[in-house]
Amino acid sequence: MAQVNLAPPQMPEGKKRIAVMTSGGDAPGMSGAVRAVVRQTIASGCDAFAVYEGYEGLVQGGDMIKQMYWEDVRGWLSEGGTLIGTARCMAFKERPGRLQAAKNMIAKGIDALVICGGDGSLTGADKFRGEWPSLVQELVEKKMCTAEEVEPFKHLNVVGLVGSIDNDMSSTDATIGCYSSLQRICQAVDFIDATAFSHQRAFVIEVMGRHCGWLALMAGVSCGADFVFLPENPPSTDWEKDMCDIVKKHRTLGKRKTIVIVAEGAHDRDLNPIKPSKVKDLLSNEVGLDTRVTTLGHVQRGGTACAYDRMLATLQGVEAVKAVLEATPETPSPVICIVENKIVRKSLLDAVALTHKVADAIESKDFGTAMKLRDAEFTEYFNAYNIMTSTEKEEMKLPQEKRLRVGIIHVGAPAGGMNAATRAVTAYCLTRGHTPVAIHNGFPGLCRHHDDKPEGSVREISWLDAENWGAKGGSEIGTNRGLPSEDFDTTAMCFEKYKIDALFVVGGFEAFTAVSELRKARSKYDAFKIPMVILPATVSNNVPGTEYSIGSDTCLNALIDYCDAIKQSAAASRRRVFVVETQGGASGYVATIAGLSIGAVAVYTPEEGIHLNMLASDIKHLKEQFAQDKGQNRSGKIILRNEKASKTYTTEIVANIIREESGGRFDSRFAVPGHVQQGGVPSPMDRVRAVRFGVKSLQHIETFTGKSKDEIAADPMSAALIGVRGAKVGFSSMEKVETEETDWKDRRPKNEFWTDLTQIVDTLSGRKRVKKEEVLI
Ligand SMILES: Nc1ncnc2c1ncn2[C@@H]1O[C@H](COP(=O)(O)OP(=O)(O)OP(=O)(O)O)[C@@H](O)[C@H]1O
Ligand SMILES: O=P(O)(O)OC[C@H]1O[C@](O)(CO)[C@@H](O)[C@@H]1O
Ligand SMILES: [Mg+2]
Repeated sequence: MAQVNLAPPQMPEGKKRIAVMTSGGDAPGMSGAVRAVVRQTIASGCDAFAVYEGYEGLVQGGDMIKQMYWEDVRGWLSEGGTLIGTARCMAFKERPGRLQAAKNMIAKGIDALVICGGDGSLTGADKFRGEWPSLVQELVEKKMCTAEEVEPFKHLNVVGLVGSIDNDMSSTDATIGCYSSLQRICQAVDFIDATAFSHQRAFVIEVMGRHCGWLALMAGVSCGADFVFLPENPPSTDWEKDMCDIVKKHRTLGKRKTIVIVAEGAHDRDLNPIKPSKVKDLLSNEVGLDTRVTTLGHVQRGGTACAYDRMLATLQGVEAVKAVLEATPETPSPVICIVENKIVRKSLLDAVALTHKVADAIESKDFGTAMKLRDAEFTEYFNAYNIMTSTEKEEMKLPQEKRLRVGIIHVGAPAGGMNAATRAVTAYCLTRGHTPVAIHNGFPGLCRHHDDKPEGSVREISWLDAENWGAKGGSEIGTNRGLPSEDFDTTAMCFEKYKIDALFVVGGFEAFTAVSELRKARSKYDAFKIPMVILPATVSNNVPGTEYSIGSDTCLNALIDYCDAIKQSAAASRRRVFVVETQGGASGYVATIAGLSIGAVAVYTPEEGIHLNMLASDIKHLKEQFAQDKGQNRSGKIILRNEKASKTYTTEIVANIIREESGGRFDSRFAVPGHVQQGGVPSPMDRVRAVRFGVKSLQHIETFTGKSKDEIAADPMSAALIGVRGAKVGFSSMEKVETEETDWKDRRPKNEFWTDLTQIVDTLSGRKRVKKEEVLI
């Protein structure tokens, strides 16, 4: 998903010896990061090492620092926790421990260290780096090393990878592991939801995160919690009454269950801890609810990494090695971050300092600063969450003349997060005094069934209708691929008849086409001179103007679960290759990112196509790999083939060719997950982004209130698309995207941001890419 700098690694001088370690609480994705660092290091011609058991291993040295080979990390992407171990090491916090660590590193000839850990680990790394020259000097002074021995190690090359479930490091939007943990939490809360609903109970759920409220807030947003307690922004001084009022209001609106999420580090504005037991007592005694407390605990750290964490770990691991190879003695130590969709290097020193400032701000009760110092995304989510739980607060409503009837329509195939977006927009509309109007079953539903009795396809949505849609897959209001051009006249008539003042469209390439058609038809139909926003939602992630469509993350998760199961089968059968067919239309995005996330041998995309030389080369590569591991290796092999990668070389044919050409040395099967890729329950990432983008879309629509139809039509931003581009989330004018950025024939963006990532899949699987012209057979 993310962009990464792909310049080939430079080997400045000699062969580097790069060590990787994991530290602090384990986090899903850490093993994937180790795999990426080890393989990228070896692929760059350097030696890779792993430091076992975090800083403990560095302090103890000896066998705790081991050289790693290509095969050692096979299959690690699909493993939870960290396979090289982690620890919280007291000795490293003291200078003598760090001195010993420096000696051990020098003894092993390690000249660069990649540390994957949380704020504590990276604080330690930063301290170690800062002290390095004096540590080296002390080693010589104390005769622990000779001057000659330390000579090549004058500069310590440290790179940080942020791995922690807490997402508590400033400068990066996401830490490796936080979305997996969020997935565990949301799954648990969804389960609790069912029992809470059944008994009409309240549940107080405590989630991890130490002094950071990211997990609590995101769980609140994606699970539609009634109240959340965060350390960065404690509730008002009168929070007991506020919380009870909100819960009562939601009950009055008809809600049968109550979910309150408490971050483990939550406190009030005087820093007195807010404990779940206290919240429970309030809900029981003041609101009269049958209330239970659930502390999720370490289950939040368990399990395999979600797709996003695998991708993040892989891309960041690769980038870390590049940073090592490009570093000069003057280069400040970097930490590898992600900002929206872009992998970036930032200063480790600054990131650590900024992170400590958050803690300081909280400690000095300067909560405004604490919120500001978390990334921009955090505040946006917090605001979106607040708006959605403020229904019926008079002060939040717009004046009568600014209130709109907002049509909400789903177009195209279902995608995870469509319902979450609709729920968010409904709640937003109701808070602001707008009327959310669902247009059921897309444009054909509108034209054919608007007048049905007793209920037509145009229906106002109540808060309660949408309240539990957040966690639902598919499309509650129904989606359809039909376009407005099938019946412009009736579409325009309906917009007028049902007084649609603005349109919020959720869907993929068809939705994009639909908005394009409506925009172009404005010259003929006044009814279409209304603000329209499309929120891209498709498993294929092929909508121009954005690098991310909601639903694509759900799809990737469904696909990696499927591939993990297939891989297990392939591994158990030994010597077997599976060719798995992915969806994605004419875009190879899904295949490529899934390939990165499962460690595919190869990925076949429509952008590149399939040719005989490619197959021959890949079969040769497979033969070599199987010959090397002599059938001992338990990791299965997968090739991902996008459904439109080639008309001739179908998935089954590719599998058959591999089997035929293997000379009996290995076997091959094919598998087609098909619509399983639309996923069941939407992923938390799709859910939270649906909320954030949905709320932003409505705020964009509101900027047009008071404008005449012609003024609206004349403004290119009145038909807009919300999307992610590199490090930014924002709106693009449809006109511009349609005309400049769209490959209409292949229904994808002209420039796809991810195409270079196929190189990383190849590098990490050891595959050689051959050109069509390169004749092998
Ligand atoms: N100020 C420091 N100086 C030196 N080393 C430190 C410092 N802070 C932490 N460390 C080292 O990093 C280790 C891990 O730190 P910590 O327990 O805070 O976890 P973390 O990296 O923040 O991860 P998480 O919070 O996700 O568990 C510590 O046990 C210690 O060895
Ligand atoms: O696993 P331990 O050492 O009990 O630590 C628990 C802490 O670690 C984390 O899971 C990760 O930092 C925190 O959310 C939690 O406070
Ligand atoms: Mg920490």
